Amino acid sequence: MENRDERLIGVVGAGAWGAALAQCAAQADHPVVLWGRDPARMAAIAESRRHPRLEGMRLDRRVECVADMAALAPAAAVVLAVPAQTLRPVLAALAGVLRPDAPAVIAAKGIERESAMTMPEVVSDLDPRRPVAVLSGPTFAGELARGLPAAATLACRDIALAEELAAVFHGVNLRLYASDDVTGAALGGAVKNVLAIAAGAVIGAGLGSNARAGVIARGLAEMTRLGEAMGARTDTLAGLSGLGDLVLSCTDSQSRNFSFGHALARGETPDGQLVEGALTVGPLLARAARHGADMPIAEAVDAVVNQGAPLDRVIARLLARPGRRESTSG
Ligand SMILES: NC(=O)c1ccc[n+]([C@@H]2O[C@H](COP(=O)([O-])OP(=O)(O)OC[C@H]3O[C@@H](n4cnc5c(N)ncnc54)[C@H](O)[C@@H]3O)[C@@H](O)[C@H]2O)c1
Ligand SMILES: O=P(O)(O)OC[C@H](O)CO
Repeated sequence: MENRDERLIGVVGAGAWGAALAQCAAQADHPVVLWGRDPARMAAIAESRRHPRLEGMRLDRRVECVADMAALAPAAAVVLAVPAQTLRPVLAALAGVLRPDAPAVIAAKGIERESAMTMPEVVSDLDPRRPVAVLSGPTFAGELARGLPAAATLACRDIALAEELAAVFHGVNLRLYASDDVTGAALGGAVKNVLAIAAGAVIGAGLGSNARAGVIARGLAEMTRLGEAMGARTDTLAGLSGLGDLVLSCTDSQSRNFSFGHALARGETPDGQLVEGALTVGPLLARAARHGADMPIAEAVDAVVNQGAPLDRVIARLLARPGRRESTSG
């Protein structure tokens, strides 16, 4: 961060995404403190310079692995890369530790279960004066960690700060686009996870590529309808953090949300990995109801995931919806 005294970046959450982003910042020549809650695991990563979920990545020597939150105190900016439902308690535990002026760069994708808040709303609810940014886009951590190219959005209401933060992670294989649409960037990542479950279910049930393309296009209409009601911009939702991530997650079995939907449709037991869409679909629908936004595909996901409705009946109900003109508003 060129305009600040220090270049130290804190990363909270040492899962696949936290470690991959720590690596990006280090490769852009920033010293990084990577915090994880498990001391033995952090010691093992520090010693081996390997991350169990990022095959082929040798962790940059500029990344310091810690299990003590106090090490995050001097960081000029802090990335929040824990699962969405744990963001509030983790940030609460950091109260009094972080510099008050250190921007929170949210890398988690979801809507909070209890409050139906987006991730930036959760941060502002807890810590109203902290600058908030969102880093989101079509980025599988494993690909990024292997040095493959990717592009994503870095959104902050203060566009100059968005540009400054984008430069922290911008490197040889990650290209970040600055935006001032925090709501749009946060919402796209949360909604795409729900829609990826639907796409996985469609493919798992053998319904074909036409049906999946329908889910992607009408899913984007749902995302846009809610986004507009919440003040997001349509160009954000049609960009990297919206459509870009939606396409990625609906078309590739590297997506845990897609794989979860696929397994459900085939009657298989999901593999137990983090599935943000399954946790977000309930609060997403609560939020949509508050804004008067119709989200039939998200409702179908909720019916299957949370209410045990049979997939074939849910799909039949979706297809039987009355005909309408093609637009995002209906
Ligand atoms: N993996 C990706 O490709 C990717 C890409 C973009 C965004 N994301 C988002 O990043 C977030 C994290 O995903 P991930 O892939 O790193 O998951 P992960 O399962 O690899 O890691 C999650 C980490 O969070 C830690 N954690 C869980 N609960 C915690 C708590 N209460 N306190 C502290 N730490 C806790 C776990 O120990 C684990 O290390 C998710 O919201 C996900 O949607 C992931
Ligand atoms: O594995 P998923 O479905 O959580 O997706 C990971 C990232 O969000 C893709 O951009």
